[in-house]
Amino acid sequence: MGRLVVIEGLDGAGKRTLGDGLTRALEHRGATVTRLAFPRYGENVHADLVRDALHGQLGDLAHSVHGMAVLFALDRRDAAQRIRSDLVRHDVVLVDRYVASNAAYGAARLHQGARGEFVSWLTELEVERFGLPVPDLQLLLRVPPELAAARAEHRERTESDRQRDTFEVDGGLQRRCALVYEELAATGWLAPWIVVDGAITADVGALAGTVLAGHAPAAHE
Ligand SMILES: Nc1ncnc2c1ncn2[C@@H]1O[C@H](COP(=O)(O)OP(=O)(O)OP(=O)(O)O)[C@@H](O)[C@H]1O
Ligand SMILES: Cc1cn([C@H]2C[C@H](O)[C@@H](COP(=O)(O)O)O2)c(=O)[nH]c1=O
Repeated sequence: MGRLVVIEGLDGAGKRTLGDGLTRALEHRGATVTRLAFPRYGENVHADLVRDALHGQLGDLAHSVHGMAVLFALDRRDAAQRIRSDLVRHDVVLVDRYVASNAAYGAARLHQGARGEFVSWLTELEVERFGLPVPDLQLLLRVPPELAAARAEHRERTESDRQRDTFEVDGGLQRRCALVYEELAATGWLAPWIVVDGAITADVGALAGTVLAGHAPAAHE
């Protein structure tokens, strides 16, 4: 059975870039890796509704924290069976954003912490009600919000079709979200976490070793 490994962090933190490097390092060690990124824009109707809402095209829907969280969760629910099959066929299923993104952004939007009502509600929805596979490991790519924002702005300027959405341009939300992520990792919410310093180039070789070792690390390493 493969390992479900999740990369989490702020918008522009460098999750996709870390995912690319980690995939190469895992494959270099002989592991088979398959990747998935949420929301699955262009692949799932709920994800496409999320994109429309985040770009102001669905009226007041984006104002509803719980409504948005349900759309993100439904996209994942539709992918649950595929993830289970992928886990049978691959050593590592590497996912860019998963349930913790919903927890961190929703709680931050409501000015709550990781132990607040929203995170409990979300855990009940996605894990207990929707039965999503629980990750084996969650990697928090820690980047100061200002650096993540600068990277997201740079990407907006250099890549077409990468206009920042309403969450990405909200600096206060990103700062609160960074704090909730820290709490989720420190409390080992849902599964073990490793905090990766995203301000420097990550040692993906060492990280690949940890991912494949299969032991549950301490909440912070
Ligand atoms: N370690 C790094 N050092 C410098 N620049 C980086 C680093 N990692 C990523 N970047 C750059 O920052 C920008 C954002 O990176 P990336 O797309 O990987 O972030 P992301 O976390 O996946 O973003 P999002 O969640 O918004 O899709 C890109 O232009 C990328 O080249
Ligand atoms: C999967 C997921 C994402 N979010 C947030 C995080 C981002 O600000 C946006 C869109 O994601 P992208 O990586 O910029 O494409 O949505 C969330 O709140 N809940 C989720 O489950």
